Amino acid sequence: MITIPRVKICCISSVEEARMAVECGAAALGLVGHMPSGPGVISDELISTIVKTVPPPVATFLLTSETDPAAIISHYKKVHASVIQIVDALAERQYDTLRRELPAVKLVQVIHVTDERSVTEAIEVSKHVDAILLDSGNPNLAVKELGGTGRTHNWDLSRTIRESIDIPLYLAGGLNKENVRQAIDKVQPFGIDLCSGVRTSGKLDKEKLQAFFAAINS
Ligand SMILES: O=C(O)c1ccccc1N[C@@H]1O[C@H](COP(=O)(O)O)[C@@H](O)[C@H]1O
Repeated sequence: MITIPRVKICCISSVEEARMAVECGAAALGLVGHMPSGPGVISDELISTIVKTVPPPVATFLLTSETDPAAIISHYKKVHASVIQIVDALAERQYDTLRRELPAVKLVQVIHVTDERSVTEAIEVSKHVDAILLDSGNPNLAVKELGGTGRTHNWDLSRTIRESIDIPLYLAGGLNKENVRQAIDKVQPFGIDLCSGVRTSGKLDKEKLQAFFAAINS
């Protein structure tokens, strides 16, 4: 039997969007800090304001593009979300520093799934964090793509990663009401995460949100 995954709605850009996502069934909200590219970026001030309005037990994920532990800690201290989602590779895999300085904060590392090397990377990184999130960015571009691409990736590799690690796995990248059922059947993730698939002209769309939750629960 396949368990229905938790849903994280990302790119939340206002208190109203946060409320709408929670009312529709989101277990977690994504709040996108400064990024080199992507549609969901908001200010740290607004992230902090939104975080304060989110009721327990809904998780608030701060998406950070910082790669140095001190910069990640400094970013976190401006917003106090419940989870840090690191969307680029952490410098020298210094997770111990983050654990020591922020012992109560959960860490989620994004792996951008490109080829077999992503499997090796995910297995190694999974020893240090609380969850892995698979996305479809390209950190090797001159202007890095670190998420929010609206593209899917190779779900066979995602399935292999899910079977190879012992911690929860979130699947992201181009999910929408048309493909989410297939994605769940294929990867069987702990959680799913999306941004563009529930938006119209950049705004969270209640009808798309409801249709998305209906597709998951069908
Ligand atoms: O949305 C952004 O602006 C963004 C920028 C940089 C890193 C991550 C970003 N968003 C995350 O990307 C995934 C996938 O988005 P999509 O569903 O493919 O549009 C999304 O869940 C956010 O976590």
